[in-house]
Amino acid sequence: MVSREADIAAEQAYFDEAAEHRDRRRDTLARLPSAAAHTAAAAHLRRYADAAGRALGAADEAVAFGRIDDEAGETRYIGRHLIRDAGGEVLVVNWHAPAAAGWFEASAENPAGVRRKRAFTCTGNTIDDLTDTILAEIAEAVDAHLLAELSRGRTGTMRDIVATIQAAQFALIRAPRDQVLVIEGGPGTGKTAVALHRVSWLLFQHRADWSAADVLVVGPHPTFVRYIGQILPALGDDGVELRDVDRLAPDVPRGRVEPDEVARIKGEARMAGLLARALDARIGVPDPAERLLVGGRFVTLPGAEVAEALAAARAAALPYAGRRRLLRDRLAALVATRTGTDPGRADEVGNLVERLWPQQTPTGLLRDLLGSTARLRAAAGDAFTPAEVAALHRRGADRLSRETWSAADLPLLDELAHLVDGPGRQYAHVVVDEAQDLSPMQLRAVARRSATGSLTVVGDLAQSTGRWARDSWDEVLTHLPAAHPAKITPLRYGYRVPRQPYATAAALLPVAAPGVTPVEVVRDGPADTGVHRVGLSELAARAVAVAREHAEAGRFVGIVCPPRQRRPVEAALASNGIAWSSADRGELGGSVNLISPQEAKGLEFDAVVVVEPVEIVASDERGHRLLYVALTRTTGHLDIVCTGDPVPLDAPVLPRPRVDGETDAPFTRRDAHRLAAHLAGQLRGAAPPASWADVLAEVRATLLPAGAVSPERPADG
Ligand SMILES: Nc1ncnc2c1ncn2[C@@H]1O[C@H](COP(=O)(O)OP(=O)(O)OP(=O)(O)O)[C@@H](O)[C@H]1O
Repeated sequence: MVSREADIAAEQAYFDEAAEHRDRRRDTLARLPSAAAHTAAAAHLRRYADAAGRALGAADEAVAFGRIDDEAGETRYIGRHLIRDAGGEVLVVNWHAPAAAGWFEASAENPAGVRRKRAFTCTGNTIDDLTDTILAEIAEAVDAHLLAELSRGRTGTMRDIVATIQAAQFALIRAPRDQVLVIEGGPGTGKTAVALHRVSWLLFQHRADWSAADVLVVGPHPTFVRYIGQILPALGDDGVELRDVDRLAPDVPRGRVEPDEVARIKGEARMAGLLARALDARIGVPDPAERLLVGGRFVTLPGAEVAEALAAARAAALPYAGRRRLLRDRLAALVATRTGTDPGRADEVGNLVERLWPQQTPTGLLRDLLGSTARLRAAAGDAFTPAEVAALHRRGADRLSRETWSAADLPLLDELAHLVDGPGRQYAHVVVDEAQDLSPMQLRAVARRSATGSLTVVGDLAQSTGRWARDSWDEVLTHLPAAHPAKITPLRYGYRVPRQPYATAAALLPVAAPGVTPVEVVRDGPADTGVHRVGLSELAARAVAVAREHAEAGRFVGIVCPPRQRRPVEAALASNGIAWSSADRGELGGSVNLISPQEAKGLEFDAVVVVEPVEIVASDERGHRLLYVALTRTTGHLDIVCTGDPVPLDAPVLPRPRVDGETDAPFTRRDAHRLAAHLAGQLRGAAPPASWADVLAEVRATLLPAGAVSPERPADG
């Protein structure tokens, strides 16, 4: 029997030989440009050599991650990149090639002709270890190599999963391009990883007609985009455009804060109609006769003829700016028939065009619209109530250059840019991650960037929170292109979160997302969920102490903190001299990271400390889902630091949304009961029982100063 050492030595010899051929190829490519006959050819060759060099992968990368031996005795090495010897013989098959499919597809139930899978663990191109899986002998779907990979420590950037892609994931990666593929699944099922590997796969399969620049990946926020940014370059696919959803909009000053109910209205699809009508309303009406001074002569254009030119421009299937050019051409032609010469760029024709069809910019138009109740009312038509129109109205800055824009304004500006100038940059394939949270107007912004309707949509309804929290994919798909059929495909196995923390999180599912099936966890974690109940005054200090312990053990730590606890936690970090990275500054990667529950979406850490779950639940209309997100960010340890319930299942107490002008919804006895339970929980956590009577007396005195009339009792309900 061959010893393990001998096996490794034999494989290492193969790895060394393949690496030599790779180096030789790299040298040849580096010399290529100098062989060119002239500068243009040299530039062309340099571009070719660069691209071919990238396709070889990094110089110190292992040549292969696996090997398959089939039933017929044939052996194939699988790597990230193709390697040939000097005679053109393939030494390592790249993972996208059909010859590599067996590596991903073979399973105990369906060996697909594969007898043995051999996985290599390497440092650079040196083999540290190998694991053999004889397909006929394994009973488990999860192999040892995958488990080893899952328990590796995390950093601030996501890693590729090429070597351990699972069969169900592979099926989605290689699914045909001409569809809207919805990849859904619980936290940590690999949705994001699969979507990104799918991009690499599609780029390889369609390399004849697609390049990396033909693909756009849209993520929820800048930290997430940075987090996933290394995967495609590591797979050899440089140049894919990655953007957070807000960066789809024109580059304008941001940061305006506005009431939630206003943002909600602005996100709705009916805003598209309002904007189109507002733009249309800028088109003027001609006078009965238009008298122009052209080339020193007065020319009179009958109003009817001008109106006809205007109607033709209106009817053209062009964006606003294109139709404006059409109107100008038509009016110039009318002048020419009277003067016998083309008026060229005559000012007076230009002035008439400007009066009838004024030039527009998205920012100028939106500022004028939101700043005028009359314009809003006219554009709103029957689609908005007077209260909604009033909510949309705002005073603009005194100058357009001083205007700042809210997050909900951004898709409106994008929509207007599209209406005025037509489709901007479009892509052959668009991936949109965390799609379950996007507003209809944001989804329209994504949709218009797809040239053909080929999309990969990634998300999880159980993690759908915020203003647009959804319970069905139809609510998302209705705003996306319908040129191709949509297919919703689930991923079942949870690779990130181990058994113990997932059990803690899954207790929320019946409340957070009834009907959603929990993921099937593939491994045990290193510890049970730690629950640390403390008084309010100790909350931040304890959270920081727990985080520090994990950091000292070499773990990459995330503290998920609701907004109200952020300042105390920052202060506690500072007073303990702990350096931390903050996701709200777009950073991630220190050993301790501070993030809000919303920013936590899509991210992961070796150890997660969740601060005050009750507040996380109370901070969102779907607060239980937000807490579910927070609790499922760990690949190992989970700690909850709280004053009350670590996993609150009660309905959250939320401020009720109200649009200006609308009367308050009745505050029922049940509302009173919920609020009282919430306040009692806070009090219990914050103060010793002996002081409760004093605190309550003070609350009463604050709310009902001496002489004030006691408010009415709550209505029954
Ligand atoms: N086949 C695999 N091999 C190795 N690691 C994997 C595999 N599939 C998923 N993972 C790992 O599991 C973790 C979760 O993956 P990913 O972030 O893609 O999940 P997700 O479904 O998008 O999660 P969320 O819904 O929380 O955003 C990552 O660390 C990823 O590398």
